[in-house]
Amino acid sequence: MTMVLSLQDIHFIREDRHILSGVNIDIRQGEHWVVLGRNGSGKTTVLELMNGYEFPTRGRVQVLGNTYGQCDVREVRKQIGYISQSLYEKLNAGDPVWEVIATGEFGYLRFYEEIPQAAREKAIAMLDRVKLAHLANQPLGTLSQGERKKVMLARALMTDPSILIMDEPCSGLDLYERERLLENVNVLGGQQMTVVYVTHHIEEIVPLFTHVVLIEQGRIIASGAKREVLTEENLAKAYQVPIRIEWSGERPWIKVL
Ligand SMILES: Nc1ncnc2c1ncn2[C@@H]1O[C@H](COP(=O)(O)OP(=O)(O)OP(=O)(O)O)[C@@H](O)[C@H]1O
Repeated sequence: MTMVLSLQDIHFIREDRHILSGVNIDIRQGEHWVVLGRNGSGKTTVLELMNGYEFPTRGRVQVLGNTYGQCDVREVRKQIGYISQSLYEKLNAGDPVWEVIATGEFGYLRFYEEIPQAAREKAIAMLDRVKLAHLANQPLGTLSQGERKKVMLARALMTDPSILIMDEPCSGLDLYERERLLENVNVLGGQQMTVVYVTHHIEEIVPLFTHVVLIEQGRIIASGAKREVLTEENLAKAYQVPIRIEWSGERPWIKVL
């Protein structure tokens, strides 16, 4: 099977802190991965490395056959849709929503030149797809959490990416909006897009997901097929609380004992 994304023996050290140690993750075509772990375990750092916003102290990151450090990261990023608070914070809160979405087409964080008319029209069409056309001219920073999530999804889909990386996309969503977003993720993943998903909520691991990696203090403690990783033993170890899992179809539900 074709390799889509590969982190090889990654060490990430900042200010004398070993934030990731010896992390290996191989994601192949047809697989969809969830990254789990407690606050501060290193999940967002893993995603930032996948997007080339951070570079490892040691180790190698390969995305769609490109090795970071030996390729134009911005070109690779056009093939990755990224939804995260950390990316949101890199965007300009004062820019109108349509413009923020249009930047997704070019892998920019903001425009310093005139925006091509075609990109403008496409951005507005994407906004219409997530049913937020009425917000086109509103500044990004004024959106509600739910609107922000949908705008980030619209931005991520501008390039029709091969990979969709999502960092806690359901945080702040009500139950209805959460289930709708998860439905969208299920559909997008079914259409040849490889999904990588970070969450704190195990019930968000919808049937689409095939694999899970469990991180604790920057080290992988379990990785592989979903049912093999999501065991009561592994989760109790990662979260330090006794847990019962009940599977409903291919979706796990958690009870803390
Ligand atoms: N550039 C950096 N310099 C210093 N420390 C950093 C840097 N980037 C991340 N860290 C630290 O690394 C640790 C892991 O951060 P990360 O955001 O990856 O965790 P996380 O698992 O996503 O956490 P959460 O679930 O709370 O979002 C944190 O303690 C964070 O403070």
